[in-house]
Amino acid sequence: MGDNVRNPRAYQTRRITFSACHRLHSPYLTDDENKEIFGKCNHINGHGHNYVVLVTLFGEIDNKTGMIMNMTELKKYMEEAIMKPMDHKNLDKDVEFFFTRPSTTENLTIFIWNQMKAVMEKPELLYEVKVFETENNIVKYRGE
Ligand SMILES: Nc1nc2c(c(=O)[nH]1)N=C([C@H](O)[C@H](O)COP(=O)(O)OP(=O)(O)OP(=O)(O)O)CN2
Ligand SMILES: [Zn+2]
Repeated sequence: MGDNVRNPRAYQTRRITFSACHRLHSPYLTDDENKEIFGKCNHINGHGHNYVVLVTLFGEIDNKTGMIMNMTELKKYMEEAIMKPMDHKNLDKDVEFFFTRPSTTENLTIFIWNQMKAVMEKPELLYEVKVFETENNIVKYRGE
């Protein structure tokens, strides 16, 4: 293919899992409001999840390597951006981002998005972050 012809583009996804505990509690609500809104998830001693994270890139398939990004490279970025700050941690006490906002899955996707953008050499390739808090509770974020 010539230099001016765009290569086919595709979506590339890598999955990782990490374990963490948290408590749903908003500093912007009273204790009673927190209890009312978050129910059992507001329990003072918290609870844990085995989070599953899917990070998806969207970009051109390089015609020489046949890859958008080497999965090994993506794995390194995800370890740095996701595992290092959150695996086996208390999200509310160990991760500064959650000192000022509740550790909902929605906010988790935004944190992961920001972290990935900060470590990737080509951040423009990041397309979607999808987090499974449980098998049934799933949030995805595309930087909108
Ligand atoms: N919009 C959101 N709502 C809730 C979130 C969230 O992140 N975003 N998170 C929670 C809790 O963290 C909680 O741990 C969820 O637990 P649970 O409701 O028990 O989830 P399950 O899907 O495993 O349980 P079911 O048996 O399917 O009810 C709450 N809300
Ligand atoms: Zn929870």
